[in-house]
This record gives sequence, C-alpha cells and structure tokens, in this order.
Amino acid sequence: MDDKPERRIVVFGAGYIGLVTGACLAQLGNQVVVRDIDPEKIRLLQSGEVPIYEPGLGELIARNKERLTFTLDLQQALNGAEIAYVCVDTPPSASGDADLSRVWSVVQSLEGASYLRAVVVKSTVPVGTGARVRAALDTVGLQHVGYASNPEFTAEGTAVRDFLHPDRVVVGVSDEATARLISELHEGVDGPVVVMDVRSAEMVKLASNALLATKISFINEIATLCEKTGADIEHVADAVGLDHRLGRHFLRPGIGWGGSCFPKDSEALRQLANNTGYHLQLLSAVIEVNNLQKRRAVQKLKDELGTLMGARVALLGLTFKPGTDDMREAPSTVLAARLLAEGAEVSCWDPMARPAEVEPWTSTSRHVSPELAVEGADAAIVVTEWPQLKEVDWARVVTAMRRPVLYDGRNLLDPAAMRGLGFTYISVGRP
Ligand SMILES: NC(=O)C1=CN([C@@H]2O[C@H](COP(=O)(O)OP(=O)(O)OC[C@H]3O[C@@H](n4cnc5c(N)ncnc54)[C@H](O)[C@@H]3O)[C@@H](O)[C@H]2O)C=CC1
Ligand SMILES: O=C(O)[C@H]1O[C@H](OP(=O)(O)OP(=O)(O)OC[C@H]2O[C@@H](n3ccc(=O)[nH]c3=O)[C@H](O)[C@@H]2O)[C@H](O)[C@@H](O)[C@@H]1O
Repeated sequence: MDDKPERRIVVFGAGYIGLVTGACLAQLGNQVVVRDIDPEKIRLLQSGEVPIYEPGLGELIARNKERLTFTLDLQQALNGAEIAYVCVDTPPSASGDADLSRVWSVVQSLEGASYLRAVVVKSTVPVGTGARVRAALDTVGLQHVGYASNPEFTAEGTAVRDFLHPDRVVVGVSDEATARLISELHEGVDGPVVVMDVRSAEMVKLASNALLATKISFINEIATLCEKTGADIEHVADAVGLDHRLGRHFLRPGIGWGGSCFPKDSEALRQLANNTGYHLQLLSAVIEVNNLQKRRAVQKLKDELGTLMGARVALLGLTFKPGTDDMREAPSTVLAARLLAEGAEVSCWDPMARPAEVEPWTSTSRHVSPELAVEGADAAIVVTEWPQLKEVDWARVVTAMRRPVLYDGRNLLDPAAMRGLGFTYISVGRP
C-alpha cells in the first residue's frame, strides 16, 4: 500500500454511500473531496458532525480529516480531480424505474474537468446505464475519460467494515487502463476485485439484492405454512441453513424486508425486465409476499382484538432494521398507515429514527422508552429487533397494558416466557 500513488478523488453525494466511500478512500491514502448539493449536510460535515448514523463513520472521518473535505462548490470539488465517484440517490420514479436525474446532473457537471481520468458509478442503476453515461461523457468532451461501474454491496450498520473487508469488489469496465486504475485504488481493501464488462457489473448488483430479498420472502412463506401446520420456523431455518449450499444468512423470518434498497431495487429490476418484454414471475411473487407480510400482522391483531377501531397499538422500533436511523420503506411506515386507516391510535418508540420522519403520522405519539409507548395499549408490535427490547421488564409491561397482546414481528422474544407472563403472544412461524 505504501508505494500506491495518492489519487485526487471527488465523490458526488454525501449520503450513506458517498460518505462511507469518501472516508474509506481517504483511509486508503487518497485526497478526497465529497460534494453535495444539500447545504445543511455540508454545513454539518464541515463543522465535524456526521448527518447520518453509521457505526464507525464519524471516527473514520475524524481520523482522515487531513485528506477528506466537504464542499457545496462544484469548481472546488473538480479542481485537480482524477477520479469522480457518483454516489447520488437513484430513487424510484412514478413508473417504478430508477430515477436517474441526479446521475445525469452529475455527469453534465463534469464538463471541462481537465484532470479527470475516470468516472465511476457506485449508485445502483439499471443495466445499460453505463453505456448511456459513456455517450453523455463523449458529448461533453470527455471521450478520453474512462468509465467504470463499481456497484456497492455494503449494508447499513456495517458499511465501513463491509467496504474495507468486502466479499468482492465488482468492477465493470470496457478498457484495460480503467480496470487497472480502479483495481489499484482497491489495494488495501481486504477482498477480491472481480473485473467484467459494464452491463454484467450492473446486473450483479440488481441480481444480488433480488436474491437476498427472495431468500427472505421464501422463508416468510415457509413460516406462514409452519403456522398452519404446527412446525417451528426457527428449527426449520436453522436446519435448512446448515446445508452449506443454502446457508443460514437471510433466512430470518419476520414482518418483511424494507429499507432504501430492497424495495426500490427489486421493483426497478422487475420494471427493467418488463421494459424488455419479459415478466420476472419469481421476483413479482417475492415482492407480493413481502407486501402481504405486513398486512398479515395487522390482520392478526384484528383477529385478536375484534376491531382496531379505537384500539391503541404500540409500534416498538421504527427504522427498517436496528443499527441505523434510516426510515426509508421501513415496515413501520406501512403498519402505521394501515393501523390509522383501521381507526387505531398509534404510539411508538425508536431509539434512532429522526423526528421529522415520524411527524407525518399526525396521530402518532412517540415515547422515550418502550415501556411508556405500551402503557395503556391494547396491543404492541415488535417491528425492529433493537437489542434494547430484550432488556425491557416485560413482567411490568404486561400489567401496564390495557390488553396484553404482543405481536413479535422479529421473533425476538421467547414464546414460552412471554406466555408465562400472561401475554397473548404471536410471532412469525412459531407455535
Ligand atoms: N444506502 C445503502 O446502504 C446503499 C445504497 N446503494 C445505492 O447508492 C446510491 C446512494 O444511496 P444513499 O447513499 O443511500 O443515498 P442518500 O440519499 O443517503 O444520499 C444521496 C446524496 O446525494 C446527494 N445529491 C443528489 N444530487 C446530487 C448532485 N447533483 N451532486 C451531489 N450530490 C447530490 C443528495 O443530496 C444526498 O445527500 C443509491 O443508488 C443506492 O441505491 C447501494 C448499496 C447500499
Ligand atoms: O443495496 C443496498 O442498499 C444494500 O441492501 C441490503 O442492505 P440493507 O438494506 O442495509 O439491509 P439488510 O441487512 O440487507 O436488511 C434489509 C431488510 O431485510 C430484512 N431482513 C434481513 C435479513 C433476514 O434474514 N430477514 C429480514 O427480514 C431486514 O430487517 C431489513 O428490513 C444488502 O444487504 C446490501 O448488500 C446492499 O448493498
């Protein structure tokens, strides 16, 4: 790593991916400028604060402050930059296809960047985007600049570790020089660099997320069948997962997958197929199973309580998984909307969700502890498996609730112990 040249890199986007990419590339010995168009994010970063919660990120940024700067200013960002990383968001558009407007805006802004040798897209994009970016670069006079697709596989909550110790780094290129440049940038990263053509690299990303989502929806369907047949999904998943060809990862049954990526990327892949005239039947079912999983939870409470009209239901955990403050497409958002539509009153607790993202549920009251959120409730749902929920004094909670109905959407708690305390305890796929 010592004789590796120090590169000047500009990263576009100071979000979950851009910040981790920028900080890790600085840690690997490069000079990095992260550029965003959100003045508040840049203000926070310039004053030493990190606008998102990602374990280890704040420390990494602080450790590399000599090599890592943040700016709103495009010219300052491009000044001397040899490599431009595109890490902007690619949210779903009204048609379900990925909205690439932010990617195009970055590509247009590169015109005149005279030191540039390569543009690298890390944002998740439809297959074929690279060819369009290549054409756009040619149009703005950057024919000599190489192009690489370098999709990101990090998960929120473990992103810094995932970046520096990945299972693989995928690099899609069409020329040798760019392949060498991007491979060299990854010296010091503890994982194999796999080089391929651009379209295949773009497909690896979408296929990986779709397969992970498929595993979860599959185990959730088997869990439903366990409920109907008296089998226990935890035994089933453990023993199925012991087959090394199948593995235990992503066989955790629950209330459904959410987050900023599985929902949007599975829909984008489905639409990508539709655009070619091919219907991805399996993936469509995977998405449908996931949608049903959240509705089934509400129906189960309805079965228990008779009606949800006027009932008070506590949501325990709001973020799409523990270890993050990210609420994008979190199952809690669907549960809250469904409960409110049924006429229930919703209370909630989460240690990390940002207040602004909970505010839209106008009739929701947020509490500082799970104990306060469930007080006087007719039912509670464990939505996110925050470790704090393991520490709750459930013996006290059972007496504080109006009706002690507990739906454990993450199979976090012990069924026998909870029933022993007097809860009407329902979990996913367990007797
Ligand atoms: N969040 C995650 O764990 C993962 C995300 N990805 C992909 O990475 C991409 C980025 O995702 P996140 O970081 O989560 O998004 P994010 O929404 O957290 O961050 C995107 C940032 O880009 C900024 N931005 C928008 N237009 C810009 C422009 N023209 N110039 C500079 N900055 C601009 C936004 O202001 C925002 O701060 C998406 O395509 C996502 O699918 C891939 C793997 C994991
Ligand atoms: O493209 C992305 O953005 C990222 O999407 C996921 O990462 P992330 O969304 O951070 O979170 P995961 O840990 O994968 O969890 C996603 C959802 O699936 C749920 N899940 C996960 C695993 C499981 O066994 N069961 C299950 O219900 C989680 O609760 C969560 O709602 C992938 O794991 C990353 O590899 C990928 O880079």
